[in-house]
Amino acid sequence: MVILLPYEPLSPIRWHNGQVELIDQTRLPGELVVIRPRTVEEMWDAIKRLKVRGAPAIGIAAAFGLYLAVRDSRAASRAEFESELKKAANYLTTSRPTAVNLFWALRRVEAAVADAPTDNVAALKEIVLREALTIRDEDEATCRAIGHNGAPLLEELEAVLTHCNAGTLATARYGTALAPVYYLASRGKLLKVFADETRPLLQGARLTAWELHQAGIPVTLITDNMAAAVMSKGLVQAVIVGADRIAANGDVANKIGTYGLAVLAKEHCLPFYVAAPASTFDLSLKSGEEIPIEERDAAEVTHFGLKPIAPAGIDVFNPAFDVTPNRYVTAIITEKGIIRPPYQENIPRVLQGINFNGA
Ligand SMILES: CSC[C@H]1O[C@H](OP(=O)(O)O)[C@H](O)[C@@H]1O
Repeated sequence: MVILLPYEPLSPIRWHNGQVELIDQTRLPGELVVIRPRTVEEMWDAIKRLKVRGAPAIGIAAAFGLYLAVRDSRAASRAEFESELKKAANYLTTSRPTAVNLFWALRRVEAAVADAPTDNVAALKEIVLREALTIRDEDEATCRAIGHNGAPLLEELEAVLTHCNAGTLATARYGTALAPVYYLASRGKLLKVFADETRPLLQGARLTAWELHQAGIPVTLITDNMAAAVMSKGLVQAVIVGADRIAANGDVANKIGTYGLAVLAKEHCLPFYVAAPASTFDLSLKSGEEIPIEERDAAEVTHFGLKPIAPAGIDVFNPAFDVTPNRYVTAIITEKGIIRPPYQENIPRVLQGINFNGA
């Protein structure tokens, strides 16, 4: 039975009975499987293989990964402990390069340890865990705020188009791009969502369609090449997506295919909204040209699971993200409010007081 809100969207990551629990998103939509990484290596693998995915969720997972790395540490001093922590952080940064939340979360945990008024290693271990839990809980509140702030932009609309999964599964809970959708639904306004399947890993088909259907929110699945037709037929009145890294000028890195959607939205005079927490902004980068774009295994493109859908040995280009220039972005919805152009000056104004360094 599909349950209408006030349905509490599920959380893909939690700390329970002394263990971190993840929904293994590679098993959805067919199976809801919970995994419990026990080592930093298992957490690295979970991030790399998108068992946990989505910029905020990746940051939260990395923070818990640091705790898994040091929980059994036998360090004899603060210096030795911090060295082990740094080694684990460096290792986790090699999992996926684009979502800046991962780097931000790691720096936050390291800073919490550096600022701790104790050299007791047992106490420092506890501080690592406490910071990971805080990062997770803060993200849930952040997503709620994004939902509240974004709702007025969508409440008069009938339907929106979204890409990939920037829903509850990509965060601690509620999502970013889908947070306003959940917010409106909990107040009786059921916005229709058209979800791009999002080749090659199908986060839209497997995850967005699944989580919205579970919540009783009307969702229509389309293939990526249907987006233009959906817009030209007036089936949607806006596009809303998440982000993995936003540069100081408002250029946005997000799942591959986002840039094309933004161009289509402009062509059809539709607003193109990006929803993201402050932890997704990287003001050290002047523009999106500097954002590292993850390239993934060719098999993700040439195969559906184990079934080949392309000739063996064919050349493949498989960037997991692209960059949407700021001129295509109507507004950026954050937990601190709506950011509109000119982004260079309005990002620091709206996000004033935020510590972007994670430290
Ligand atoms: C709320 S961030 C979601 C963001 O992350 C996704 O990428 P991936 O599934 O590879 O982790 C996609 O870019 C989403 O927009």
